[in-house]
Amino acid sequence: MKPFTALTIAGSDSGGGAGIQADLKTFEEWEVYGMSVLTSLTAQNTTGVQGVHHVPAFFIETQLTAIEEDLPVDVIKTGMIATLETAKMIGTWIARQNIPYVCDPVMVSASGYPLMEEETRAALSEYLFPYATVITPNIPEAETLLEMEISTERDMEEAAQRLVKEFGAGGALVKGGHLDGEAVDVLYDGEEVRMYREDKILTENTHGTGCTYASAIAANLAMKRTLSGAVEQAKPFITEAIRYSFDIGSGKGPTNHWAYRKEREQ
Ligand SMILES: Nc1ncnc2c1ncn2[C@@H]1O[C@H](COP(=O)(O)OP(=O)(O)O)[C@@H](O)[C@H]1O
Ligand SMILES: Cc1ncc(COP(=O)(O)O)c(N)n1
Repeated sequence: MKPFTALTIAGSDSGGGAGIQADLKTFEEWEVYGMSVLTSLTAQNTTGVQGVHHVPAFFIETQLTAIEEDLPVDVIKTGMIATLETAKMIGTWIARQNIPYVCDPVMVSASGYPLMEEETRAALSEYLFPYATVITPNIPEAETLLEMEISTERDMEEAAQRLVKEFGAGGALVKGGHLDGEAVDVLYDGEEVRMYREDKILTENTHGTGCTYASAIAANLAMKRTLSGAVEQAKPFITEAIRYSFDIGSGKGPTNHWAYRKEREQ
């Protein structure tokens, strides 16, 4: 049997809620075979990030080559990419692959710790976005990328369109978890604007939501769904993962990757 496969290129979260750990757990839930290339190690738990150790660019490349020489990859997802050198090298590698690519432009952890160097932010549009099927910024990330304020759904719509038109990404999904009211995300796929709307769940346990959501979209692209079809599948997945999130640790607890499957099995 040959499974669908997904490769995440991201940082490790020792606490298991975000980063590579969230990505692999999510791929598993969608029955997509997961592979991982580590960009940085973080010493992290639900209260915050205690330290970061970057993997040297040459060794990230060694990991990518190991995969490229042996294993089939149906989709790529990137998360934490801290340094300019790494962003450039990864972008060059992704450009050669010619497969669907989900770029989550992780800048700052939910606890406020910077996960990307300042100079890397400005380079994302040059080195990574042009190869992305979709980029998935949250509101503060979209505001930084576009230097605009986003406070309404209309602003999100404008931001999604600008991200595609100005940065050359195939699509942009602006995530509205940071706005008051419902949990609304806006997708522009280069042709149409679509809204994905769910109730906002009252919880502090949202550690790793962005990583989990982007990985669920990637898994569905691996299964050959369209971009809008993939987001349609991933949105209820992330909502249930937040609804049944784990109340562990004394900070922001992690999302529950198996909640959506359990719900469907009933
Ligand atoms: N409390 C919540 N209840 C329901 N959905 C949420 C909640 N917080 C975030 N989401 C959803 O989770 C996903 C991740 O969103 P967001 O929090 O904006 O990104 P990030 O985790 O990257 O900061 C989006 O689909 C968003 O709408
Ligand atoms: C290694 C790593 N990658 C990504 C995130 C972002 O996740 P969150 O926004 O939930 O803090 C994180 N905290 N750590």
